[in-house]
Amino acid sequence: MSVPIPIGNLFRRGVATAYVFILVNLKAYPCDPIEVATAARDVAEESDVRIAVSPQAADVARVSETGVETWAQHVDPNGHGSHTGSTLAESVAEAGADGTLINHSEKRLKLADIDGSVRAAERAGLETCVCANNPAQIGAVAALGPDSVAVEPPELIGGDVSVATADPGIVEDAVAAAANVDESVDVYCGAGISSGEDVATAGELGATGILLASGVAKADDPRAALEDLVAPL
Ligand SMILES: O=C(CO)COP(=O)(O)O
Repeated sequence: MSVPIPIGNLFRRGVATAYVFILVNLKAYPCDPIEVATAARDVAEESDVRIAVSPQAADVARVSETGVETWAQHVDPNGHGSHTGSTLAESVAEAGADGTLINHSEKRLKLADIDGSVRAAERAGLETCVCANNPAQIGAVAALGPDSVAVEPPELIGGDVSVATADPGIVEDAVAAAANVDESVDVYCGAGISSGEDVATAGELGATGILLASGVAKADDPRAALEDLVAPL
């Protein structure tokens, strides 16, 4: 887990940007996961910004083979056993995943299942990021001890306006809510983020990472979109 230093402070200090994390969620969009993965790998190397790609579970292995940091979009709470149709944390880890989202707004879980999925991911050696709609939920899921949490207001997901611009208070309140429970939990934000300016604004509000999807997965040129995201860092 990284020490949360706002991106604005990093600008002022002129230090490396290794604390910033950009996680590109491909959802079930009809993009080429390998094109996005190779672009993300290259832009991460060139910029020294941590960038990961979260493809469909069936694409984890081939995305991981590109060398990009790879995250699953979800894992179920169960371990090995009679659980037909489940996404087993051990299997996505074996396929090459480094981490997993849990409780994305489009894959909501009950609190007990979020807890179970975090434990399953930990057993499999996966880094965890638990998503939540608002600061109150951020506090609740931070108490489950994930590596990170991400606040994503559902009404802004897939839109043109960044959460950091449309609702800066929700990011600041999420950072405070998580710190109130466990200061070691990183806080990311997402929804409507598509530019480097959006990333920098989110950092100034205290987020140490960004979740985004359509800004890259739906872009005509995913590499150019990623280069724009890291430009101010
Ligand atoms: O849900 C998101 C990332 O997990 C955000 O999606 P958009 O970047 O398309 O708003």
